[in-house]
Amino acid sequence: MSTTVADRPAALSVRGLSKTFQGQQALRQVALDLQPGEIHCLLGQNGSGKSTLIKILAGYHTPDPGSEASVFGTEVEVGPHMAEKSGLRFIHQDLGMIDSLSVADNMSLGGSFPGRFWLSDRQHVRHSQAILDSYGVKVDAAATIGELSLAARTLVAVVRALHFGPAKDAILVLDEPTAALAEADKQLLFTLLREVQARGQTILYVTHLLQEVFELGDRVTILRNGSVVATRPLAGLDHDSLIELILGRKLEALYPDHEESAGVAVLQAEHLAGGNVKDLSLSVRAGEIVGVVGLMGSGAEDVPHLLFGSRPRAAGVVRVDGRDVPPDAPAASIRAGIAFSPGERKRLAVLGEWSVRENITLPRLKGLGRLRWMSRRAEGRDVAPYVAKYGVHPRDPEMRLASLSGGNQQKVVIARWMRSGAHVFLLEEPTAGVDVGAKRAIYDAILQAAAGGSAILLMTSDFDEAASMCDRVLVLRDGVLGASVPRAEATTDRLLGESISRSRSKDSLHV
Ligand SMILES: Nc1ncnc2c1ncn2[C@@H]1O[C@H](COP(=O)(O)OP(=O)(O)OP(=O)(O)O)[C@@H](O)[C@H]1O
Repeated sequence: MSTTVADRPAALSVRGLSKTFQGQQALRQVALDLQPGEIHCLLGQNGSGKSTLIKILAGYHTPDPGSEASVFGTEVEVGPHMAEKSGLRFIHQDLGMIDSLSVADNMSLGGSFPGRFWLSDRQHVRHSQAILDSYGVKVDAAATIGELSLAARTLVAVVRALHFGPAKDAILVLDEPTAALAEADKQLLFTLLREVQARGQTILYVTHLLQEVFELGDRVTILRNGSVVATRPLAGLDHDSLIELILGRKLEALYPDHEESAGVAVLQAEHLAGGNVKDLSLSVRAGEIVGVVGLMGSGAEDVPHLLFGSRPRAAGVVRVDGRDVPPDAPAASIRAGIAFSPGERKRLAVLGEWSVRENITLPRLKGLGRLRWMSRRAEGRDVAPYVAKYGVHPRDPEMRLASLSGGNQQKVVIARWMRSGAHVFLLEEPTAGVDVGAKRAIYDAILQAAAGGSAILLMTSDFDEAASMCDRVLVLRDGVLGASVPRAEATTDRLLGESISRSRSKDSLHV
């Protein structure tokens, strides 16, 4: 453990924090202490209240009356101005950057550098560059944000957050910052966060990824159903005890055992090109789970979209059951039996204003109820087992989807496609933002679909997931197939090694 200073008052201390949404209690009497200079991880199942807590700290939600807070021993009011007064800085998942502006301009967006009232463009770039350099971030301050890799943008966002405003005792709050980062890029962020910590600043880090918690964290606070169940140093915890604290029960194994039982080729692609993919041929057999991994920019992220038709196909043929699937036509892909669960849940996968029930029944509307007329009751009956199986919380299928936590929305998307009757599944980051308990339910569902003869393509940036779940993992490098790693040889290290061997993508070299 690094710089935790026990005799200083907490950098931030909140007590008695509760929040009720329309009669539903999201937080109950929560207490959180952040010691100066520590990396404090906030963990909990989907819907346990992490985002609600962060949003209260940010002043976005008003808590129920009765809460108290202090910053380095001085009382502050929990409310819209608390973040500003306590030096809290937030890195949200969308990073809040403007793509068309330069790094330097983005760094000064929304505020000026402390002590600098006016700078010429050149000085401004030079000054921003000096700040980035001082953190060891090798990004060109004159470059346009849109040209940078996501990893580089994340690093800029961190440095920017710390350089806003005067507070020298800043507290950085990161909400699942690695959700869309490739494995190797995560290490760049961790190096920066350790640098931030070495400067004595405090970090609150929200994640579902336990490896990250052990790699980075000093202490952890765990929420369950809106209450704090433990705040502990990580030094005294192991993986299993942490899972038990999160779930309130033991989890036998995260990844289920499975036998390989692949049949005939169901999904085939030949000389596929589009996005970052230059030339890729692949085949997924009935009952097979094929992984697709690669660094950002390798093309891995384009594969499910090209197969489904949600990104333009520049060349190549896609076949399902031997029949051609036309390019750029998602509706035709669905008719051919393909289900696609995209990673960009908010933008592509969910209808926030619709109910859970409507979101699940969306792709298979016909044939429910007599005369193909859908009664709401019949639909509700049909959906209930899916809500239960994937542990969607709250259980009420009539809830508006947008009011569910992020991970619970993801469970709804998976439930939708598992129910849809498709026999080819393209799953992009299916467990991103999903807690350990629900992950296992999703893995079980994937195996069940495979055992039922479906062909499954699993694109993931979680190499451990790829190594544990797939019969074969395709590693993309620079738009082509770099390696095809059979299950028996697939380990996280091997997949990472294959991803970065020979060439790293130009973009990632930026940092
Ligand atoms: N605006 C809202 N209206 C109604 N209920 C809400 C709202 N925001 C959150 N909730 C409810 O509060 C509870 C806590 O949700 P929250 O988003 O804080 O969970 P979380 O721990 O961040 O989950 P995840 O890991 O899935 O992001 C959930 O039951 C959720 O449905």
